Amino acid sequence: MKIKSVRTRVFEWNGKVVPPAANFCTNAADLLYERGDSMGSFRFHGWLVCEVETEDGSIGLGNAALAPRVVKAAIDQYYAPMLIGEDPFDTEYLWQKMYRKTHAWSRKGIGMTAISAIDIALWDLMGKEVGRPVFKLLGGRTKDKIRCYASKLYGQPLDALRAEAQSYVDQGFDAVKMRFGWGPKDGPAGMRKNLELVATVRDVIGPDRDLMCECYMGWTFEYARRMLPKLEAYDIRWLEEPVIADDIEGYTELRKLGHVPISGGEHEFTLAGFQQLLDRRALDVIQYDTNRVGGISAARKINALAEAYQIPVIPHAGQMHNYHLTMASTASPMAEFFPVHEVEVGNELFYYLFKGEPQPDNGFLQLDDHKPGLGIELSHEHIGAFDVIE
Ligand SMILES: O=C(O)C(=O)C[C@@H](O)CO
Ligand SMILES: [Mg+2]
Repeated sequence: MKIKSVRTRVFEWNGKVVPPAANFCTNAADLLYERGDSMGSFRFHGWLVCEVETEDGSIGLGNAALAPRVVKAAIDQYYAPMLIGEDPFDTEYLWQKMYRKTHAWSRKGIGMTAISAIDIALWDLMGKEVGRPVFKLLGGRTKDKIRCYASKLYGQPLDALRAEAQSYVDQGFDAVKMRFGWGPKDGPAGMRKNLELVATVRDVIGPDRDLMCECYMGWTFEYARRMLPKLEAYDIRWLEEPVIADDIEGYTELRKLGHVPISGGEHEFTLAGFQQLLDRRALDVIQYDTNRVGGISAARKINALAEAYQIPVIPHAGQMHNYHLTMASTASPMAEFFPVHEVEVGNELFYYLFKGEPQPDNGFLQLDDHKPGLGIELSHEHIGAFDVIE
């Protein structure tokens, strides 16, 4: 069986968007002097879909959300020609071929995101060819069902935050993730407002549910060091990406302080990247995203490394490419879940674009033992709300 074609399309949302509230979520651009839209690098209103087709007409579906138009160009110009005529089951060879032939620019960022989308498509294709779900190709079921946490709770007026947190409790979630709204530029008053957000959510969910807090790289080392002791009282499961992804030493030092566990990795790439993070004892929780890190071929190696280091892997974002790895690894105790709602930052766009994603039941997700591949397909329900770039 040989690969006949690689098709890429970008689906850009042109439908209704809910504007984010003020102090919605800190992010890496907050430190800049310039005004303008500091949320610009934060939105995911476009998605890349990559379809790898074999001579027998089978199609594997991959996807990526980072810089989709640029990733599309990278696939079309560089990676697609490398795949034509190859056997899709040679995933390791093909991954290394894509990685090594573009090594000068593909180790991180755009290139690795493109490789990820293709690799996910290859695994979907393999599953479809043998009639088994991807998690069965990765070692099989390691849990009855996947515990998941509700991930939203962006900054907003406290009564609205309270109501949203309560809705997750009512739906049966026993873990939630919230976002901070203020950072270094906002001084002690901002610190107090951040703590009010945490206190509100903790008050609603009580002491027996996990609470995670997201900085999205919007803090500095110094700011995080001051915040950590103040957060200790709220028994936080982890503080996420307190500093930019390149500040590995910052992660290590914050972790050493021992106030609150530190998580990260959604902006890191490949096995080599995670080896550095783990060697430097930078993380308490690993959060790669399969559609950035190098696809399923890279993510499963990171799972093995994490197992050796005994560090849990709780991938960034829900979504099927991550769920299959979580199901197949004892290193993964839980998954993230983005509640479905109107399009806001775009985390929720996956649901508008694909169908087949499992919905949580009392805080748990289930994968079907009999659905081949990833178990998702393009949805036509909302297709009119997308501009499609071929
Ligand atoms: O869910 C996360 O971990 C993210 O980083 C999502 C992003 O939208 C920031 O909240
Ligand atoms: Mg995050």
